[in-house]
Amino acid sequence: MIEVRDLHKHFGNVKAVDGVSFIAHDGEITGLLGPNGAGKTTTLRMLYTLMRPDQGQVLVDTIDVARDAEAVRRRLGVLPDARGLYKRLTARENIEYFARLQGMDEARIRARRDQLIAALDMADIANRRTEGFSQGQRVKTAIARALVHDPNNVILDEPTNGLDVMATRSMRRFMRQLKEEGRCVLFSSHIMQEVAALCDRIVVIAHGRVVADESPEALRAQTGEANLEDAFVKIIGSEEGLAA
Ligand SMILES: Nc1ncnc2c1ncn2[C@@H]1O[C@H](COP(=O)(O)OP(=O)(O)OP(=O)(O)O)[C@@H](O)[C@H]1O
Repeated sequence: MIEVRDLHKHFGNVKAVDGVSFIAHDGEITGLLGPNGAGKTTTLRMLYTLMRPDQGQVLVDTIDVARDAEAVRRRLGVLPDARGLYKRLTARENIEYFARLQGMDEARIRARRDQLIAALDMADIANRRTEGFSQGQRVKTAIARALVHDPNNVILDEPTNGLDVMATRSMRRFMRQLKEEGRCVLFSSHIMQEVAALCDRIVVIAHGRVVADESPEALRAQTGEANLEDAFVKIIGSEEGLAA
């Protein structure tokens, strides 16, 4: 479970995150939806300990990030916005390297690596150097690497960005599988169809603030709009920066 309480972060005069609070539960997919520049990536960076908030608290499985960032990192699998693979290493080696950094023993590394390569359908690319990988191949490798230590909480920054229709569908299937396994799945998107298709809970962010935090059904009911897309536009107050 990931709990965010009154997070703030500014860059100069820009209030990127301006009092964000929400809870992402285990066994659910929570979507952070907002237009470009809304503060999604900045929020996620503070959650996965890359950036320190100006104010506010983040708890992962009730552990305070400010108190024990190491323990939090062990419980998190992160697909960052910059996928950052080692291009001289093969996909398999990228996964193994991260597993070793997590302190896993060799038998467990092998088992988990093979499990993820199968689950993400990446047997055909596993032994290729990641240099020259397509967008989809890079995302798969980065996700396998992020999940190698079997974390309870999974944070994905725009996981389907740049993926084609087939790769997007397989990513959604994989995210549902993570949910079925009881994990807490939190992802960001500016694509309404994506959150509508996947989420148990939608946290809508605009101008660094949470403007709605509901199930897709409640969001429709609250805005009186049968169509989720119309509901989003109504909540955000403009269509700017949102993709259908
Ligand atoms: N390192 C930084 N330095 C200066 N400004 C920043 C920095 N990071 C983010 N910002 C600003 O903070 C605001 C929120 O940015 P953020 O990347 O969190 O938005 P986002 O919701 O993830 O947008 P997108 O959908 O375009 O990725 C923007 O105005 C952005 O320009």
